[in-house]
Amino acid sequence: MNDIVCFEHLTQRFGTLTALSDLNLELRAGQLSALLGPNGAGKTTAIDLMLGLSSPTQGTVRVMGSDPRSTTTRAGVGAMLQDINVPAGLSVRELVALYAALYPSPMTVDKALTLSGLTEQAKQRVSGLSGGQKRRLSFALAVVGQPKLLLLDEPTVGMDVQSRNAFWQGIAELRSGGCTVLLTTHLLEEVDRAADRVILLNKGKLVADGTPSSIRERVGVSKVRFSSQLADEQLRALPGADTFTFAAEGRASFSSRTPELLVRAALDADPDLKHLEVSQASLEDAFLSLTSDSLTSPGAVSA
Ligand SMILES: Nc1ncnc2c1ncn2[C@@H]1O[C@H](COP(=O)(O)OP(=O)(O)OP(=O)(O)O)[C@@H](O)[C@H]1O
Repeated sequence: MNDIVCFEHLTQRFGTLTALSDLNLELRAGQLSALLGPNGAGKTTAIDLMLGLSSPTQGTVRVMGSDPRSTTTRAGVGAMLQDINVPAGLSVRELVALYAALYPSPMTVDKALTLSGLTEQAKQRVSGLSGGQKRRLSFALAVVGQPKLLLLDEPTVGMDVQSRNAFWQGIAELRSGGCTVLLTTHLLEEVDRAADRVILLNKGKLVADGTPSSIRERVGVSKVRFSSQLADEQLRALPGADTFTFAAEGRASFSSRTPELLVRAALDADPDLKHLEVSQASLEDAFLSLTSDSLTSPGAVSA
C-alpha cells in the first residue's frame, strides 16, 4: 500500500452547501501534487479533512492508512495553513524549538531555519516579522517535525521572488528525503514547473487529474500569435480561430484547435506577416477551460 492519503466516496456538506461531492482520491508516496480549483472549489475543505480538523459527512479519509485524527498520524503530518496564529512575544528560534519539541524525531532548529530562509531572523521577535517572513515562519513550523506528508494551503501568497525561490528550494530538499507534498495555489506557472500531478476541483467535484502536460494536452488548444498588416475584420474572419485578441501595432493572438489551418490562411492573406509563434495551451488556459460552467461531465486522466 503506497497511498499516503486515501479519500473514498467523500462528501462534505455545510448545511445545504455541498463543498465536496463523492470524491475519490489517492496521494501516492513521494509525489508533489497541486490541488487546484477556483475560489470555493473545496481545496481547503479537502486539506482540513486530511488534517482531521473536520469529519466527513459521508465517506472515509485515511492518512498513512489510519484515521487522520490519531496521534501517530498527526505526528507524521506538517501543515501550513492560510492563517498563522502564534505567540508573538517569542523569538523565531524559540518558537521553532517549541514546535520541534512536539514531534518524536524533529529536524534541528537550524535546519528548519535554513530550509525556510529565516536564519538571519532567528533572534527576532515573531511580532516584528513582515508578512512574507511570517509565511516563511509558518513553513518552518510545518517542516520542523520532519513530516512524511506536508500540506500547504497557498504557501507562496505574500512571498517576494526571493522568498518563493527559497521556498521551492526547501520543497526540493524535503522531497529528496521522501516527503509527500500537497499544495494549493493560484500561481499556475509554479505548478507547471514543480508539480508531478495536478488535481483539479470545481464546485466540489474532480474535473481533471494528471500530470501538468497531460492536463494541458487534454484541452487540445494551441496559441497562435503573429504581427501583420491585416485589419481587425480580416483577422476575425480567418478560419480555425476559436478566440481572437488584437493588440496594438498589428499583434494578434488566437486560440485554435486547428492551428495549421489558421497559419496557412493567415500567410495566404498576408505573406509578409512576422513574429509567428505557435505554442501549446498554458496550464492557465486549461484551468479556465476545464472549470468553465459549460463543463458538465468530470473526466480524469491518470497521473
Ligand atoms: N465552515 C464552513 N461553513 C460553511 N461553509 C463553508 C465552511 N467551510 C467552507 N465552506 C464553503 O465550502 C465551499 C468550499 O470552500 P473551501 O474553503 O474549501 O474552498 P477553496 O477551494 O479552498 O477556496 P479558495 O480558493 O477561495 O481558498 C465554499 O463555498 C465555502 O463557502
